[in-house]
Amino acid sequence: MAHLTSHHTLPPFPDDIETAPLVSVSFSKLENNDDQASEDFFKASKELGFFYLDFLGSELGETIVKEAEQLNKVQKEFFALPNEVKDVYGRPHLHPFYAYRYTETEGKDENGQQLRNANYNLRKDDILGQCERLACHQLILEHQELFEKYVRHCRAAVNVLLSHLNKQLELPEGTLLNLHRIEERSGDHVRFTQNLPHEFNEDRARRAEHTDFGSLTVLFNWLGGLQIRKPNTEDDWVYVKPIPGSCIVNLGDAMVKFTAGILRSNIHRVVPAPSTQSHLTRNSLVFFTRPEDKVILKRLKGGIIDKQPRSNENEDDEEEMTSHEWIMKRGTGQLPGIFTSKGFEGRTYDAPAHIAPSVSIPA
Ligand SMILES: O=C(O)CCC(=O)C(=O)O
Ligand SMILES: [Fe+2]
Repeated sequence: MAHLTSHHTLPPFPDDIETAPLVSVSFSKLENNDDQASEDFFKASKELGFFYLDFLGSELGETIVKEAEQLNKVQKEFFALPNEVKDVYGRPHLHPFYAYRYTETEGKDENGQQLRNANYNLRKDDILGQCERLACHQLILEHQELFEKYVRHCRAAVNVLLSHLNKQLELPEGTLLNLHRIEERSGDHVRFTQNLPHEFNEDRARRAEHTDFGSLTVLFNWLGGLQIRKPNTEDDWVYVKPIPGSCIVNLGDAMVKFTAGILRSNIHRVVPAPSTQSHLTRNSLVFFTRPEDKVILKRLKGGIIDKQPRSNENEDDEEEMTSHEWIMKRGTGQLPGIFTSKGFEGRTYDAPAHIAPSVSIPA
C-alpha cells in the first residue's frame, strides 16, 4: 500500500516508553454526525483537552494529511535558507508575533552558520489576502496555492469540530462558528517549527511548558518530542506518539474561558525526541485557530455553561480582553505563565531579555 505520510522513512517511535492516553476520534464519523464519535470527542475535550483526529477515510481529512506532508517539505527548505535571509522576516522588525523567531543553539552548520531552533508564524489573513500582507520569502509565495488550500481545509475541519462542541454544550445554533468566521480578522496562523537534536535539559523543558492561547490547534508532527502533563499531577510528563494519518488536536485558553472551565486546555511542551529518534532534527506543522480579533474572551451565555459555578463573585467585573489583546500579550511574553481553568498557575516564567526572540516563548 502506498504511504500517505512520510513517518515510515524515520526511525520508529520507541515502544518501551509510556505514552499519553489520547483517544482517537474519527473525523469521517464526525462529518457524518455519528453520535458516539461526537460524545467521545466531547469527553476528550473535557478530560484531557488533547486527542488524535483520525483523518483516514475522509476526503477532506486525507487531503489535509497530504498537504501537511507538502508543507513539511516547504518548511525544511525554508529553515535551510541562510540565517541572514530568514532574518529579513524576523521579529521584532517584521511583526512582534507573526514572524520568524529563533534561539541560537550550540554549534555551526557546514557553512559556518550558527545553528538555530526556530519557528515561523504565517497569518491566515496574509495567506487569504484579507489584510496588507507582511513581507515573506519568495518560497512562501511560490507555494501560495498550497498555503491557501491548507488554511481553508484546516478551517473546514475545525468548523466540524466547533459544530459538535456547540451541540454538546447545548449552545444556541451557530454560537461557536459565529465567533470564528474565516473571513474576519483573527489570530489564526500556520506555524513552521524546527528544533535541532539536543540533550534533555530540565530548565529548557520547563521554559517550554505552555497552553495554547486560542480555540483549537491542529498539529502534525513526525517525531516524538511533544509531551503533555498528565491531568492532576504536578510534574508527570508523557510523550505523545505521532500517528500517521492522524493529527493531534488540542484545545486552547479561549475554549476554557468561553465554557467557564468545562473544556480543558492542557499543559504541554516540546522536548527532545525520545531514544530511537533523538539524533534527528524535529519539525512540526501547526495550524492555530483563534477567535476573531474583536471577540471578548469571557464565558458564553447559554446551554450547560450557564450551570457552571462562578469561579469567584467578581467574575463579571474582571477586566475584559479581546482575543487580539490576549494573543499579543501572551505571544510577546507580557502575560507570562501557564493559564488553566483556575486562572494563571503558580509557577510562572519570565523570559530573560537576552532570549527575547526565543522559541521557548510559547504558542
Ligand atoms: O511541536 C509540537 O509537537 C507541538 C508544538 C506546540 O505545542 C506549539 O507550537 O504550540
Ligand atoms: Fe502548543
